Amino acid sequence: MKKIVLASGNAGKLREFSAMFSRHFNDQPIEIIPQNQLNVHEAEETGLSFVENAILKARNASRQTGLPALADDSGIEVDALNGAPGIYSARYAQRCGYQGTEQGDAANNAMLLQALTGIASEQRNARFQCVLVYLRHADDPTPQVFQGSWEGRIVLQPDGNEGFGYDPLFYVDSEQCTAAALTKEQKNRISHRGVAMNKLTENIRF
Ligand SMILES: O=P(O)(O)OP(=O)(O)OP(=O)(O)OC[C@H]1O[C@@H](n2cnc3c(O)ncnc32)[C@H](O)[C@@H]1O
Ligand SMILES: [Mg+2]
Repeated sequence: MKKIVLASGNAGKLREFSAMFSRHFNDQPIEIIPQNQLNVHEAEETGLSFVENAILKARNASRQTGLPALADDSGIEVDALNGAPGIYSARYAQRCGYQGTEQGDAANNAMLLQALTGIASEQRNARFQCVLVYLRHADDPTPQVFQGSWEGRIVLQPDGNEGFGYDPLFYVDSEQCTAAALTKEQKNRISHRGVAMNKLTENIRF
């Protein structure tokens, strides 16, 4: 059985990957192991782009485990905010000095709604970005990179209970609901991560 470390500590991403791997690779002898099960210390995300951060995360996990590694760096870009939160999506509220009592995803979502106060619906275009990086080993000089993006717009009020992160704020025109109102299967079929994962499955033989 080939083992691959999944270099993410985000429970929402891990749930989506678990469903996507069982759909795409159920006939292949591979085992995907989340990095926290292998006691990997998380990498510092010091890059200035999604791809740099994904490489840092994959290399860190591969170095500490001796296994091939897959990492996901992702985030949301809002046009009216010149692309913010972008690569800082996970740390948005903290970086903006958000004063509310919420924590984690809830604080980030509240901060984003606050930043967009007074901006009309048609000026709230946004997209999720996902970059996946696969490294065969920690010093792999040819990281394989797969990217996906997903267009939408930021709603005025959060809606939906599925998904994670910014999903309750991300309205998808084609589905006429937020990403948090989709099932995991529906989201994976069309999301930034689903698109990147489809490219990976077409190009990688583990
Ligand atoms: O780095 P890892 O350990 O993978 O976990 P993380 O949560 O820190 O992940 P990132 O650094 O890639 O930051 C991604 C941010 O973008 C958000 N995000 C990414 N994909 C998303 C999705 O499909 N739906 C909602 N929010 C998403 C997520 O909530 C984070 O705030
Ligand atoms: Mg992170």
